[in-house]
Amino acid sequence: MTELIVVVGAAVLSGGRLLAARRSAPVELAGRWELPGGKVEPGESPERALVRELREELGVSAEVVRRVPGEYALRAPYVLRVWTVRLLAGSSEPLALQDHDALRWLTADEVWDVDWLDQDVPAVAEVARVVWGEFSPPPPLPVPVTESGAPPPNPRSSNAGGAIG
Ligand SMILES: Nc1nc2c([nH]c(=O)n2[C@H]2C[C@H](O)[C@@H](COP(=O)(O)OP(=O)(O)OP(=O)(O)O)O2)c(=O)[nH]1
Repeated sequence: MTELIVVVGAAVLSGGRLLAARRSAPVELAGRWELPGGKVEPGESPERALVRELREELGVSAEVVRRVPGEYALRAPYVLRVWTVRLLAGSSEPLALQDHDALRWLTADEVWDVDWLDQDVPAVAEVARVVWGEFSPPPPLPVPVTESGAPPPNPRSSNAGGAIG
């Protein structure tokens, strides 16, 4: 049996808003939004991995607050575990330095305005529940159009405007 590899995801919170990051690579993930983070290295704790990844990817100094319940299956052998995180006093503002080409701070009302990676949707729903104290399900996916064969527009694709980095 293959060992699971933990990918740590950060629900970075500031002023009641959640930071979303748009991936720039690899090509199959580029343009979709995720929680910043990455793979835990051998011998590293998940919390240290989170702080390291946030420094590398966003240039921020951060501290882990608490684990968000759940473990979310990614492409095998990876699983995503999520923690809430806050920026330390004196930290730089996040910048899309590595792996991302845009960042957005999302309010509770805006959380489904970005096109999250499919596998992140349940994790983000849990973050929304934990952070904003409400169940905030994503909008339903459209029924596929069969007549013309044209793919329907994705209601979660609304990346225009408000992006930083
Ligand atoms: N960081 C992060 N990765 C995610 C999320 N959802 C998701 O499917 N992934 C995938 C993308 C990648 O295949 C894998 C994490 O890889 P990564 O490229 O972010 O990790 P890393 O920074 O350690 O990268 P590397 O050293 O292997 O280049 O998990 C998410 O919300 N955050």
